Amino acid sequence: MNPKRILRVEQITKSYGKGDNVTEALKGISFDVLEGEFLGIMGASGSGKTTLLNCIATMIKPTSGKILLQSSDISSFKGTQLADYRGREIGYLFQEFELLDNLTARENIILPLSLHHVTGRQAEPELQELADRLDIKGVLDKFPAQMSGGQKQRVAAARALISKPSIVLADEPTGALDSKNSKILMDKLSAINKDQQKTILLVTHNALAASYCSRILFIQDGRLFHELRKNIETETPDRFYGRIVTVMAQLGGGSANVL
Ligand SMILES: Nc1ncnc2c1ncn2[C@@H]1O[C@H](COP(=O)(O)OP(=O)(O)OP(=O)(O)O)[C@@H](O)[C@H]1O
Repeated sequence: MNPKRILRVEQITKSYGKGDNVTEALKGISFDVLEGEFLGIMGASGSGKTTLLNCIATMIKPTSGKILLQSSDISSFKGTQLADYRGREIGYLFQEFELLDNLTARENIILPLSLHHVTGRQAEPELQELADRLDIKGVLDKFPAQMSGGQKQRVAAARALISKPSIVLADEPTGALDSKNSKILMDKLSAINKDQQKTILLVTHNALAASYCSRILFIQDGRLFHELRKNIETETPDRFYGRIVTVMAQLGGGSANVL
């Protein structure tokens, strides 16, 4: 059976500014996100990756085009429908963790649920399972200042996953981590993608992080430039990594971080 389509991005454009100061960040991008996919978005600095992710997250509105969840255009969502989309359909993982300093890891993780009137007690089984999977059981009662960067990002991952979103949007989640912690995070996200068929959309500069994806879209100057698909059955991670680095070299931009 063919996987279900979760999201359709249709001819999205986004311009910032006015008059002589217009920047066309996205110039007409279309693609589908399928259920269970680990989809990477790569491109040089300034190519439009974060703009694209933020349009999908409804943090900004596209100038034209549509983003369809099933058959509904998300830019038409208002009130409860918008809150439900943000709170239940998507989970967001940021580069800089964005944990609240005066809350413990446990409180940070369940914060999105409290906005939907789910109590800590109701969330406990899911919290324990995520803490186990992400290896953060030992830090649940610690504050962010008492945790390592790797632990903070895994707590942030638990927060993105606790509401069982249909799709996790991750914007450079390894950007503030060293290579050891990047690998730990990617191993765990990859296991969650495989075991739970969790759909993940990952924006990254990092070829090693991208090599965990099943498919990668490369963006250049606001347009789709290339697509790579991992051959899940026959391709070793090293070979996929090699193909990613080759496309990145063609993309240029000078900011490629291949570790
Ligand atoms: N709020 C804004 N106002 C004006 N221009 C913006 C704004 N946000 C982004 N841009 C511009 O839009 C373009 C795309 O930016 P975007 O942040 O989406 O790129 P990116 O690929 O995510 O870059 P990076 O990898 O450096 O994070 C860039 O030219 C950027 O300067």
